[in-house]
Amino acid sequence: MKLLVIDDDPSFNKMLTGFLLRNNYQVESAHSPQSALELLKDHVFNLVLTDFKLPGMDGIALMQEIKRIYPGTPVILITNYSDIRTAVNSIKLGAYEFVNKPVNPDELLKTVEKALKAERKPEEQEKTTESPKKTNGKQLQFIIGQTPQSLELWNYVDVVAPTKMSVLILGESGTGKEYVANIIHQKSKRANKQFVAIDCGVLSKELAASELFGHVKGAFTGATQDKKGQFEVANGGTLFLDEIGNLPYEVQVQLLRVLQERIIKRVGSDKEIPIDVRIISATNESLSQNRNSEEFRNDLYHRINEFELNVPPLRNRLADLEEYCEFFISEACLELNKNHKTLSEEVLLAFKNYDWPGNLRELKNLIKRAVLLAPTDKITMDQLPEGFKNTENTFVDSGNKSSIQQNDVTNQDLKEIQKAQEINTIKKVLADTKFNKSMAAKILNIDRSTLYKKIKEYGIDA
Ligand SMILES: Nc1ncnc2c1ncn2[C@@H]1O[C@H](COP(=O)(O)OP(=O)(O)OP(=O)(O)O)[C@@H](O)[C@H]1O
Repeated sequence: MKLLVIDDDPSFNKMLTGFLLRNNYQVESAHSPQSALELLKDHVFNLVLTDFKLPGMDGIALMQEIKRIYPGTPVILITNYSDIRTAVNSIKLGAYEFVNKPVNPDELLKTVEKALKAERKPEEQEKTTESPKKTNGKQLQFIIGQTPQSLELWNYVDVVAPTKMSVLILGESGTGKEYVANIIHQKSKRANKQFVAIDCGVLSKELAASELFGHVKGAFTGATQDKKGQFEVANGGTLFLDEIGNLPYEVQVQLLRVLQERIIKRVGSDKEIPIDVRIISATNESLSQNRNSEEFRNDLYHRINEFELNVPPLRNRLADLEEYCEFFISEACLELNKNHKTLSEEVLLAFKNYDWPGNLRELKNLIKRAVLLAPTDKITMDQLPEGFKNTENTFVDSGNKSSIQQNDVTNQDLKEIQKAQEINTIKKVLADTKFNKSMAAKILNIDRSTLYKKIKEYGIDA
């Protein structure tokens, strides 16, 4: 079996190559993407192991290039813990597996053996040299979906990704806004630089400047050493500002200045540091409503919103539901080391009749729990939380639903129906949990403060 190891760190490369040689594999090594691609021109490998951070081209781009030439050759990515998000996405983009540095030799060996079993034999492989196929077909279908809303979204992502434009992503909680931001980064020319995500909701006005722009030793009590801010960490790459609507007003002013001048100064320092960062922001509330008020600055709104993307809620793209289920089941089975499972008809129906206030995150969590609990390869109603079991009270039944669709109700009507469902669900779960709010919040997959807010808003007797 012939393996290719790609890593620009000479000592790690030597160590890994030596280890695999000692385990009776034939191994070639390359220290850059270019030398790897040269080797791949003349040799067929059964497996490629590549570092994620390489000079000139990142491991994912290299993997995609290898997959283009040898679609059947498994590629294992070797990553640092800090790249874990990207690594998880690499699986979605075609990597066989990723392993973290420091590498555990036993685990690595097992992964190599498994990957080699999964490999299509080199003689069965056709070396393809034509340009890469568009990925709007099967390969990425699990993350793209097929409803017009989803197709439009990913089409816009493709269009805006290679530009420098700042993007504002709108969508309910859990719809996949961060995921979209990450893909925009991956599809941009900045892909080999950092993607840094910041939750603006947790930035206090006291600490925000230091978190974003860094500080120097002694700048304030507790600043015991120099610290880089997230703008510097993301320099050359992408900064994702999640929940931007929660950014304190004072910080909005500072952010605007940085975006205009493209220069930062660490807190306590006068040194100007030039910055080239692409900003992607997200919010689950309408910023434009507040644009003329004190809450969100109009000028900042225009800076961060050169291109607006709307991620639709799951309930508005139910035709994508099965695809997401499949994907989340595979992900959970892999993570929990379980055999592949399928959903029973009844579960699928209950899913289709639910309105998913927590969107993809709620679906993903629910599926992971069900995969963990399922004693067989079929996920049944028994593995769903209590709130799902009484479909009569909680969800629109399917007969009802189709008549609703036939009558072509207005958005307003749908909103009323959704609200009524939500009230019913909350009441039912509260009753089932004997009004234990923590447990009810857990079952509903929302946090306690959201549950209290909803109880108050809907005047539920609790
Ligand atoms: N297109 C997709 N394909 C597969 N999984 C996805 C997709 N979009 C989102 N997910 C998964 O759904 C979950 C929620 O996504 P994400 O965190 O991006 O949502 P969000 O809108 O940013 O949430 P919040 O508003 O709470 O910040 C994540 O676990 C993510 O991996």
